[in-house]
Parts: sequence; C-alpha cells; structure tokens
Amino acid sequence: MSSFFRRLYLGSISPPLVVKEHDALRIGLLGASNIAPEAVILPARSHPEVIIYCVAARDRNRANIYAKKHNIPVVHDTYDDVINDPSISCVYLALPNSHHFEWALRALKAGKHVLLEKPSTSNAIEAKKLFDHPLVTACDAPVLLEAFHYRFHPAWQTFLDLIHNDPSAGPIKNVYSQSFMPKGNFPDNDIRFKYSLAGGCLMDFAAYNISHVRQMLDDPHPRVQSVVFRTHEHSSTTSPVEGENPEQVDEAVSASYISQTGAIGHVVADMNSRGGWPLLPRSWTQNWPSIGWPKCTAELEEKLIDDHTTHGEKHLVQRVVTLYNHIFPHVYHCITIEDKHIIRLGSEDLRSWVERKNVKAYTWPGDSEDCHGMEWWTTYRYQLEEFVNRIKARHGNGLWISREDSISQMEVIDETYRKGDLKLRPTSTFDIDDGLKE
Ligand SMILES: NC(=O)C1=CN([C@@H]2O[C@H](COP(=O)(O)OP(=O)(O)OC[C@H]3O[C@@H](n4cnc5c(N)ncnc54)[C@H](OP(=O)(O)O)[C@@H]3O)[C@@H](O)[C@H]2O)C=CC1
Ligand SMILES: O=C1OC[C@@H](O)[C@H](O)[C@H]1O
Repeated sequence: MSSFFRRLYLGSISPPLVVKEHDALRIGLLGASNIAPEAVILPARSHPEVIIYCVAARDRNRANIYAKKHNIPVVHDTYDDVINDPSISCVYLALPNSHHFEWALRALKAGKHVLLEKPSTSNAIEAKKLFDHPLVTACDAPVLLEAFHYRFHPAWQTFLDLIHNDPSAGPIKNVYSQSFMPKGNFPDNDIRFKYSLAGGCLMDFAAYNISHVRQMLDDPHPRVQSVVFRTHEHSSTTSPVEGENPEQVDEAVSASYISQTGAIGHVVADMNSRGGWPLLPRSWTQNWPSIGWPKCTAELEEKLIDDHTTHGEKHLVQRVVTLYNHIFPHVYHCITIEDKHIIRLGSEDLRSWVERKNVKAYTWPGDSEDCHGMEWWTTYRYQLEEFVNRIKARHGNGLWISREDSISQMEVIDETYRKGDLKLRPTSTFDIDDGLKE
C-alpha cells in the first residue's frame, strides 16, 4: 500500500524538483487550462531539460493568478505573444478542440515544437491539412505530437506486447475498451458539451477508447459497424446558447468496429455516467452518478504452441488479457492474463486447464540510457520524456505517434459520427498560408 501512496504523491501531487540544465527547453502555455498542471507543469518539475516558462489566457488577471500558483515566471497578454516569445522553443496547446488546428499551425509557423492535446483537430479534414502541411512534413520542421499520453506508459506497451508479440498470443478475435466519468464531473457549460468547440464524447473520453481499439486490432482504420449515441440534449439542465447544439453533442457512445482480418472491436464510453447501481432498485438510482473501471480487454484466437507431443496431440492456448486503469496506470493498474490450455487430438479436447497471471509494469524492463523511467512517472511524464528526446534528436525508447496515425484516428472518429447520424465537428476556416480568416 505504501508504494501506492508514494506513486500517487510523487507522480500526481509533488514530483521532485530537479536542477535544470543550461540548455533546458522552455515551454509556453496557451491558455490557463485545467489539464496543463497534470499534463506538463508537474511532469516538468522532474525533467532536467524542461522549464515551463510562460502562459497567456484570454483574461490577463486569470493568467497572473495561474502563473503565481504554478510558479510560471512570465505572463503574456495574448496567445500570439506566447508563440512569438523568442525565449521559448515549445508550446503546449490545450485549448478547446476547435482551436487546435489554428493554434498548432500558428505555433509551428513561429518555429515552435508543439505538444498538442488530443484529439489533434476537430475532424479529419483539419487533421490532413495540419499533418500534411509542409510546416510539419519538411525535414527541418518542428516536432508536433498529439498528446495520447497513455501510449507512452510501460503498462500500455506491456499490454500490447502480451496480445501481439507473446509466444502464447494467437490472432486477435475481439477487443473491448470502456471509460466512464460520473455525471456532474463536467458542468453543463464545459467545453466538452459544446458543438461549436468540437465537443462530444468521441472527441474527449472515447477518443482514448477508439485509439485503444485501433491499436488492439492492429488496424489503424477499422470499419464502423454500428453506433449508438446518447446526446447531451437529454441531460442538459441549462438552456442551450447558440453553437452549443446539445442534440449534436454525444455524451455517451457505444460503437463496434471490424478490422481487415475480421476481428471485432467495441467501444463503450460515457462522460456523464449515471445509473446502473447494483442491488438497489433502478427507479432510485437511474440518476445517481456512477463509475466503472477504465479497462481494455482482448480475447485472442487459439494459438498452437506445441505440435510435437508424443501421440499426435496438439497443445493450444487461448488467451484473454485485460488492462485495468489505462487512465492513471502509475497510481495503480493491473494486467490480468488468462490462458486456457487445451490438449487436442483430432477434433477432441482431451484435457484443458486455465492459468492466470497478473502483471504490472510501472517501468521498462532493464533501465538504459534510451529507455528509462521511475515507478511513479505518470503517463504524462513518460510522454514528456519522449517529446524532449525527439526535439533533441535522441532515439529515446522509440515510442511515437506518427502523422499518419493521428490522421487515421480522426478519420475513424468522423466515420463513427457519420454512422451514428451526428454531424462532423465544424471545420475551421483558418488558413495559415494567407493568415486571413475567410
Ligand atoms: N491529455 C489529457 O489527459 C487531457 C486532455 N484534455 C484536452 O485538453 C484540452 C483542454 O481541456 P481542459 O484543460 O479540460 O479545458 P479547459 O476548460 O481548461 O479549457 C482550456 C482553455 O481553453 C481556453 N479557451 C479558449 N477559447 C475558449 C472558449 N471559447 N471557451 C472556453 N475556453 C476557451 C481557455 O483559455 P483561457 O485560459 O485563455 O481563458 C481555457 O483555459 C482539450 O483538447 C481536451 O481534450 C483535457 C483533459 C485531459
Ligand atoms: O483527456 C482526457 O482525459 C481525462 C478526462 O478526464 C478528460 O475528459 C479527457 O479530456
């Protein structure tokens, strides 16, 4: 238990503050966002090569308070002042999704590396324009990373290895990913519930689940088979203002996908989760906030592991692997492996037994210069490590999210909206090449 509190404290509350190197990268923040403390401000404390240097918010006073609270030395008047600050080389962009496209391009044009919050853009049209732009594709272009932080944690990569690369892993059969946020966690006026700001569950919580399913299926582009949305109009308690369009904002989604090999993926996500309490009558609990483990499960086909047993029997294994808590794996996670062993002769199963194992991965096996971490490092801290390695042209542990991957992710989100009869999130009219709003 004490290691649980240690990880929680060092990862999420007070990471050790290290001495900064003379050539540390300076990062500027666009917006006094809720997520920046967790995503970059705390992780930067323990990174010797990162300094959170400046911030701007729409309201200068708010930016001042934020800067004081988080020890950020410089406050600028505008987002433009941040990206044009010659003292910084990187920008952390955690504005509403609708602003990602424009501000990523503006920052790249100013020559800054960009750590861009997920989802990268409002839709696939924007994603292609952004990731295919010469400001990104040129060989000396700054670094641009869509911040799918969970992918940088050893727990996620260990889970993927167990389903794709392990000697007992057969082909993928079914995969499943779920996330829940209890009702009331996000207020009605949150950016997530506004269509004009490219809100929606698929753009927020479920973006992770879609990303999981794409990786678990090992198919960047699984086809959407079915979708059910619950839109925000049914639970919004305030009258919508223009642009919010709650009837277009999915607050919960259940969707299924099929990969090129015929494997099935399922996503269930709810960012206003309620009801479903066990033991109590439904009529009492249907409006009570509820939660569920963030988890991913992969069920694999049988794998022949030994064809040479004495009397012609075959030894097969059928595996099911589940990762609990892909969201905060540093605090606690568990990967359960259930291997059903079968001894088969012809079409008859002679014997079978189940072996269960739990695995945890807070660090990489075998610490090396390229591949290191601490038990308490959060997903964001691991991500920051690789972002800096890329900027400094170091190999690091080799994990990255490619341009193509970020585009495919938005294509799958768009296809899910289409299939579920919701509109795509609005496309920005910003054009970096003439710098004018149409
Ligand atoms: N990686 C992760 O774990 C997480 C990622 N995210 C992503 O980060 C981004 C920001 O999320 P979060 O920090 O929760 O959001 P916030 O509600 O904190 O909004 C972020 C910033 O957006 C700015 N903003 C600019 N225009 C508007 C507008 N019209 N209405 C409201 N805000 C505006 C505000 O800047 P100002 O301060 O200038 O007023 C605000 O600080 C999203 O893309 C989200 O998907 C969010 C949570 C977790
Ligand atoms: O990226 C995210 O991760 C954590 C969630 O709380 C949040 O809604 C989402 O934006």
